[in-house]
Amino acid sequence: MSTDNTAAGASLSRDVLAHLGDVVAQRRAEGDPDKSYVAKLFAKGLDQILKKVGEEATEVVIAAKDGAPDKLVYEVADLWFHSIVALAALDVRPERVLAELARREGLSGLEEFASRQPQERP
Ligand SMILES: N=c1c2ncn([C@@H]3O[C@H](COP(=O)(O)OP(=O)(O)OP(=O)(O)O)[C@@H](O)[C@H]3O)c2ncn1[C@@H]1O[C@H](COP(=O)(O)O)[C@@H](O)[C@H]1O
Repeated sequence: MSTDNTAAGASLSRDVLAHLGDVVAQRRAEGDPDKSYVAKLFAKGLDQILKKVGEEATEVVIAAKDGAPDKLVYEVADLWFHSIVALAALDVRPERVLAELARREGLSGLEEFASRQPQERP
């Protein structure tokens, strides 16, 4: 991919995420649970939102184990979407996750793990 395409892709990702973040925040603030899936999820509460995140994560695993790329993309989209709803429940914008990934760019996961204090390691 050229530098231009990479930049355009990054900008598209930011736009899509930011727009979805706006829509989810709007539904949380004033959505009608009878007309909006997101408002309905918020009306059910945090435990139900987190249950959906867990279910979608399981579906991602199943799609990958089945070797089904199209299904995997679909399920990852469901997981990302429900994760964005979980972030919103704690007043966190999805752009913060992008910023965290950007911060990690070029930082080897192995080096980062080695630099953590033992008590910070999972
Ligand atoms: N990206 C999504 C999105 N991805 C998945 N889903 C919904 O998430 C649900 C996935 O749950 P399941 O597959 O488990 O289906 P289900 O059995 O109906 O769900 P449950 O009854 O078990 O909760 C489905 O109802 C999907 O339609 C989404 N719903 C909404 N969005 C975005 O959120 C925006 C606002 O949506 P509304 O609040 O519905 O207007 C939309 O414009 C989209 O941009």
